[in-house]
Amino acid sequence: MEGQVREISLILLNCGMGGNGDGITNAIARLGENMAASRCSLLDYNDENRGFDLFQQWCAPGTAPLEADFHIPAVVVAPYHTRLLRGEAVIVSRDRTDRDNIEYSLLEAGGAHSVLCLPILRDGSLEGVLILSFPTSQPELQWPAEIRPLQVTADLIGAALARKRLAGELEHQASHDVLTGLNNRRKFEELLLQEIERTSRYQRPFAVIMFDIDHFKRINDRHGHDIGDAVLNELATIVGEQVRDSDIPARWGGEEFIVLLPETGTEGARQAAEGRLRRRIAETLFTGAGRVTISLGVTQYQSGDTLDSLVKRADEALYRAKEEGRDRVVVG
Ligand SMILES: Nc1nc2c(ncn2[C@@H]2O[C@H](COP(=O)(O)OP(=O)(O)OP(=O)(O)O)[C@@H](O)[C@H]2O)c(=O)[nH]1
Repeated sequence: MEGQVREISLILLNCGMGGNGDGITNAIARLGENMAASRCSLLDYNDENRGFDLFQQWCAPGTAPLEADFHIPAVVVAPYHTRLLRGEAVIVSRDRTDRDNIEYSLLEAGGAHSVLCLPILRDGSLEGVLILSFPTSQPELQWPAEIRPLQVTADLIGAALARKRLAGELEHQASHDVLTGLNNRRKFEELLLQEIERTSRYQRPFAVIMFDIDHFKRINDRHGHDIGDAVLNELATIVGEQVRDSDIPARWGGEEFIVLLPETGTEGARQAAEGRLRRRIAETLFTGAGRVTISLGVTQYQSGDTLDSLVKRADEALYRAKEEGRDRVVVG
């Protein structure tokens, strides 16, 4: 058991400060194998749906994995909540748990005969549970000789999970615009470069739409900066809803936005710009600002384009849309 703690510590330390998913997956696998479990699953508390969502799992050969959206409502764990909060491990077994008991679903969901639940605590609250499932009745583990190292292992996995979550939040902050939640320019450029590389290799078309709110300065001047911000935010939401899941919208800067449309040629992009963006925005009554229009420049990737040449062509088309009277789409 002591050896197991050392081994899993090393796996998690070697996976770096980001606590990447592979380190956690390996640690869970090793724990499951060492304990001769059929499954070892790590569940993460989700405040929004008041329960624990599956984060990672390891299954022994022949054991079917849990569905990716596997979820345990908090109420199922409620009978053990106090004990788990004290840092105690809990065993639920078919031998001792009545079908009427709510926690029986813990066994049913995992198709297990018994499960050992280890709490993952952070700042005094239950952040997650590590569940080892066994196909047979499990002899009582000896406290503290056997449970204690298991709990240390769960703590180590919990710390890696917290690091991973923090790294994810930092990555999100670095790549998204705070006001609109869209990709920021830095992230968009990274994705655009990837798309250029993919297109050069596979000769697949893609297009970009660059657009800008018309007379946005007037909106700020008339209604104030807060309403200006609200317009940007509402517009970003519409854009996010209107484009395809595979399209990538971003805030290019100020009141300028850009959308990357993979697998789309000029005509498809022009139609999307006209129907999904220009017309849809023109029909919207924005809170506090009323009607708002946008001007759009559309262009398709051409062989030999660089990021700069492509964006420049979209920007020039947008400029022409402004010159020609705004509230329109121009193809460049
Ligand atoms: N509220 C708000 N305003 C912003 C933000 N970023 C840029 N702006 C404003 O957007 C305005 C852009 O003005 P201009 O570049 O003159 O363009 P415009 O008024 O939209 O005119 P046209 O583009 O020619 O139709 C400026 O007043 C900026 O201060 C932001 O994050 N929030």
